[in-house]
Amino acid sequence: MSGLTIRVKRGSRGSDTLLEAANRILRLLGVSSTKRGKQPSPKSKASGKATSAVRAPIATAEAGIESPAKMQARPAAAALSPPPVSTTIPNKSKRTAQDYIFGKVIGDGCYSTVFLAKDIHTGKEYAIKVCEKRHIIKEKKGEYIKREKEALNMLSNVPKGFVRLYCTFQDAERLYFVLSYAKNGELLPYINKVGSFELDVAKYYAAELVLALEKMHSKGIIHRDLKPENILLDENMHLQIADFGTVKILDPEVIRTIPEANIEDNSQSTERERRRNMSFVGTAQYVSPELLRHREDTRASDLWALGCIIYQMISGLPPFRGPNEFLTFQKILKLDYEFPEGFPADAKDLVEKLLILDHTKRLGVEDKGETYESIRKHPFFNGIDWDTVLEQSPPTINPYLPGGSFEEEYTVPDHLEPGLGNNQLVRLWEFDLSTSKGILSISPEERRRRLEAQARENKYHQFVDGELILKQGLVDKRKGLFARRRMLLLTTGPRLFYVDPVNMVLKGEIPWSPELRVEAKNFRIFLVHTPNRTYYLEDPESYALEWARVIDEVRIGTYGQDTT
Ligand SMILES: Nc1ncnc2c1ncn2[C@@H]1O[C@H](COP(=O)(O)OP(=O)(O)OP(=O)(O)O)[C@@H](O)[C@H]1O
Repeated sequence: MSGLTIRVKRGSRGSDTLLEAANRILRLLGVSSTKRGKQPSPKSKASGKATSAVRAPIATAEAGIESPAKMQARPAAAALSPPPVSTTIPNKSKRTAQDYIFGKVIGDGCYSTVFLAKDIHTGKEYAIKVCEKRHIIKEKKGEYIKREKEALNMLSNVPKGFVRLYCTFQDAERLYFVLSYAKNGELLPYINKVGSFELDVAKYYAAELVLALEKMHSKGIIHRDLKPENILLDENMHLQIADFGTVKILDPEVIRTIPEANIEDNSQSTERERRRNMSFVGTAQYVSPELLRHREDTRASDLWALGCIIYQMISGLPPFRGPNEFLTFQKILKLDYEFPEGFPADAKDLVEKLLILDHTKRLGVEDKGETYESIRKHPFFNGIDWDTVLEQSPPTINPYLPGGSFEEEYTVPDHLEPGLGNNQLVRLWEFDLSTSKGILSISPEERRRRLEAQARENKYHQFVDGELILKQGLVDKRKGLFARRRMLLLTTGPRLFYVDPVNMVLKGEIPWSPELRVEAKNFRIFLVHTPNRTYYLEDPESYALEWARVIDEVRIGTYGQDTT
């Protein structure tokens, strides 16, 4: 049975509760029940049988539209075939799932699946967040959904900085949020891809984030779950904040004038509600100490998250990282974090002023107007024109390389002959790597002989799935500003393994594909570009050129000469 099917037992208490709760959600959302089409209500379908599966298809195949569940199983291209032409544009408030063609899944959350969808009347693309009512009821997330809708409505007239809610509707089983489609997805993969952002890039996105926070906070909205996964990028690479499921909405005056107070929501909450509100919100690595300690809702929690995100954009990793949530929380409460070498001074100063345990002392909290003047004026933002930043084209995302510009030229100094060195632990296993032919034309007997020798003599043989190692050497593998020493192993696969040489543990593999490219930046640094990530490697013995040459030869030997 599909996960999107509700089982309703006639006359059972459980089903009554389910239906009542579904109606509660309906009321919560303030969406009138649209009984368009032939969709049966759960009750009518359920009657007559002791147990019946009620399936409410959101649209019919005849109409050229399918349910999200079905579409999920199909390739996106097929799902997004040209929409049927319709001459009438229906009343926006009466929209149903049948007004959209559902395509690929573009995101998954705790209580929703987000689909790319096309409006069949206009051909415009949207992101439709689909929440299963049964799941929301079970997880008691009705209040979250209500607040998400409320916050998105409050922000719908803000032209930039947020995903925009166009409309909501529902059917028997699901709730639908029709949102603007942030074509370039989440910010996180961009940070992971390049390791860390060049300073101008980090500064630009931090400025866009500050502007968005100003808008949100001036309306009394505290996000409480800001993180690079909830910051999306539109088709022009401008930032859009998403996922308002954990927001707190307060009186805008209160939020501004008494930031240090333990602000209570002005709605009359019952004890049960209050206890439910006490449950942890947010994501471990970005949650503020006051939310952890006292569940205090202040805009300063979003400023704490801003500090964490700026730190992460520049260094590559969030400041508080533990092996589990509990230890991460401990680090947050003790303000236990440090800056890696190369973290620029102005950025460090700003992060230190945002990551302050006492939220009343955080930079920006004293600002009473609608703008965070003290943050805007911080030297980190020198050069940012706050009036035009949203109109500018965002800078291209390049990695931050401390101590040298990304475009730094390299030239071969006379005294340094790039090549092999014993002290670098480089061994080429007798291959002629001056031509790729040497690697590929090896006979089966020869391969066996060399593999046997490798198994006997090379302690890294255990990590390479029985493949022949072509080249190995110690490198510093960087993620942003954090470096770890690894033994890099290039095999005939071709594959690129990396091993922790101290604990002798295989740490991972750089995925090979025809798209893999290697680029030496200078004698020490070489980058391995893969579709999802650029691996930043530093050879302490300055044989980066050699690595680049060998990897490239293996690539050409395997996939052929680059014709692009
Ligand atoms: N408007 C949008 N455009 C593009 N992608 C989106 C959009 N909205 C959501 N997504 C994608 O779907 C994912 C899940 O969405 P969202 O965070 O709103 O769901 P959720 O159920 O509230 O998740 P969470 O578990 O974080 O609470 C996002 O992280 C993002 O990758």
